[in-house]
Amino acid sequence: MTAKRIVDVLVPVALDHPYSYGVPRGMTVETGQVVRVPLGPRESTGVVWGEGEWKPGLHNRLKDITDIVPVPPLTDELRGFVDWLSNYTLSPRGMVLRMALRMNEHLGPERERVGIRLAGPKPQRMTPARGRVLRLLEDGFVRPKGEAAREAGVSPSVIDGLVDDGALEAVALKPEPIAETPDPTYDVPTLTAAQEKAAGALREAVKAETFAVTLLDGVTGSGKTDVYFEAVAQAVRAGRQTLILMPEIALTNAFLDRFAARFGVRPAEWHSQVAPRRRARTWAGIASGEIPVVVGARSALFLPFVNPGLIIVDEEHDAVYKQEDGVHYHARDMAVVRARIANVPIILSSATPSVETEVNARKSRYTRLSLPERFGGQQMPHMEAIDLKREGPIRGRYIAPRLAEAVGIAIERGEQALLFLNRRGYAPLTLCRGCGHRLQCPNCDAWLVEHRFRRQLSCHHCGFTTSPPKSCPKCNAVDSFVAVGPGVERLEEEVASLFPNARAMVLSSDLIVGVERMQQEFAEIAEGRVDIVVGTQLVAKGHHFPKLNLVGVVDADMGLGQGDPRAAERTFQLLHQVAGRAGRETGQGHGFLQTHQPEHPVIRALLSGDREAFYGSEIASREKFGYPPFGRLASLVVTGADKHKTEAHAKKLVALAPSDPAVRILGPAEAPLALVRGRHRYRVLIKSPRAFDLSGYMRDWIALAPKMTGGIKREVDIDPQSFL
Ligand SMILES: Nc1ncnc2c1ncn2[C@@H]1O[C@H](COP(=O)(O)OP(=O)(O)OP(=O)(O)O)[C@@H](O)[C@H]1O
Ligand SMILES: [Zn+2]
Repeated sequence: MTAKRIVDVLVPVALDHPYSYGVPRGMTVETGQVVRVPLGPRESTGVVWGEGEWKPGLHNRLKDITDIVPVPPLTDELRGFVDWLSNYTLSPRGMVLRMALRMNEHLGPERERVGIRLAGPKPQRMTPARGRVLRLLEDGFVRPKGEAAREAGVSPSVIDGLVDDGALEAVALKPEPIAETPDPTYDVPTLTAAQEKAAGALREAVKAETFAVTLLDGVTGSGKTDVYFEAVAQAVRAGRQTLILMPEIALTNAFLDRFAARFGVRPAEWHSQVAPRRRARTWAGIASGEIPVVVGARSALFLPFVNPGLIIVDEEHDAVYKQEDGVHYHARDMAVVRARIANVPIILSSATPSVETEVNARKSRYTRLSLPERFGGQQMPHMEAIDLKREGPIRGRYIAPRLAEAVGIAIERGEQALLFLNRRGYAPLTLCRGCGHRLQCPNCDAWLVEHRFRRQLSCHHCGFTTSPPKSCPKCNAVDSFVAVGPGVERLEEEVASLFPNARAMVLSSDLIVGVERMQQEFAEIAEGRVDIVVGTQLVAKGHHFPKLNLVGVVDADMGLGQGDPRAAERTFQLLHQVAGRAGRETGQGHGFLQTHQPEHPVIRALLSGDREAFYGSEIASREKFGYPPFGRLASLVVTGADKHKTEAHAKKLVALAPSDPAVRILGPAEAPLALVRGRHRYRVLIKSPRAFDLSGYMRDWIALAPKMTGGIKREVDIDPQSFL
């Protein structure tokens, strides 16, 4: 009797190593096969990661694979990517695999859809509702039952009644396809000469079918999307799959429409808001190669493409691409890694590239394609500073007279204005007029933010909420609280008093229930049904609002100078993007920056539109201090409920660090956010030269680390983006 075949199966739990399982006789599995296996008391989905080895004693414990999940096996390329990412980020391999198996348990036969059509004679009993249904179906076409009910304005039971009476007949409908094949010739735009040049280079990159990174570097409103669509068209023609990563799912709806206008059909979507069953079908459709183009959030990076041909990262500089919990990874960087493993071209698109990408382009590691002008000859917005030290608003107000005047002129002309403030809620701080007591989160080192609209005070770090107290908990004074500083809700109040006749809309993620509502609000702005938009960064990115010509940044200093090595870059990118919403279609755009420090290099670069000045000085300072991309960074955060034990653990950890002259260890130090959700936080920052295996070093270190007792936790973050 031949020995039973043993395979290694990786399961999506916090483990690095696969488990051995037996293959029941008569079952054939290949590497990459998705299978069901017993795991402790449960059953789990897993993936065959390789051939297993028989070890003495194993057969006693060896369990068999229960079943094969009927989807195509994961390719070597995807498994290689999972291995690489786990190794680089020091995340358990099983947890990385979990991101590639996000179809979960929802694979299975399609739910049947019922269609109806006209069948027999009119029923004996007629009602107005029945009449509406029959008139709707007079054309003889089949319609999905739910849709017909909605269109006729009747309940589904009316339709059931008509089927029972023989006036209609029910037919089984095929499931709606997740995505049809885009037609590259559907509506080909006439590109400008500069656009055509860039598009041509991208087409060639796709035709070459090898790994290459291109930076599509175009000013806001230059038509980067139309240009990279030409690369998508080429991939579609070649029968290969395209992945488009976007930072914000709120943006995707407008994007999907735009895609449909170019290619005749919408692409598949992938993000957390897609319903489970649809996600499963999308996953399967990508694994089988039926789905040619998918647009998604960072999690789409782990989809099982069989025939990948192109990856695009839109707004590649966006900080949202960094995942900060669970597996810490940067989706843009990892997209480049996946493109390399898959040997396909990748396009990074931005008007304000990340410093890393900019350096790679300057060093010719990436090819740069420039679109220096806006489409349609539109000028870049004219930028002005409002020096809050000299011409600020009166106390308790936040819109300076000159900005208010500009807003007034804009709406008189029938144009729109956007007031940007990256702060949710009404006021960031509430204090007692009597004793100066500040309302603080009980779990975090943070003030409670007043949300007047919801009548709540809430903590933006842990989600703690409470209703506003009647009296001060410290001095018992009644009605003594004052709101300090502005949030978007307070700004809207000021807008309403300054412009009582204008139609204002405040857009902030916490005020919007659901993506659909948000998309509706964006559409209303685009259609010009709003005069003044007050918004957080939700409105800063990627939108095209034809009537918006004025952008006022209420607090341009907000992100600057908090000792965060990325503060300058982030502020530059965000404010440049916000200002880039102005003057995109007709007229001249204007941007106003309210600031206390008009001489700050970031503010100066924004005012003069001198991007090179910004990159020049930022790159020089990164080089000088050995910050990325000239050096590597990792961070270790130790958290625990007891402050002293947490600190002691962090100190012990640092004492155990392997000594290496290439590595500098800074800390432990109390984190800027010293307490979150009742846990004290200590930070260690690790710096190394660029040509150094910092992941390997961290792995060796962690192997020596003391046991985590007493609820202590530690997190390793390679290439950290946040230093709070
Ligand atoms: N060749 C073209 N023909 C017709 N319309 C175009 C063309 N190129 C760009 N446009 C239009 O110009 C507008 C701006 O283009 P797009 O949104 O792609 O700019 P962008 O470079 O992505 O800007 P941002 O970085 O600000 O998001 C869009 O409405 C787009 O449809
Ligand atoms: Zn809190």
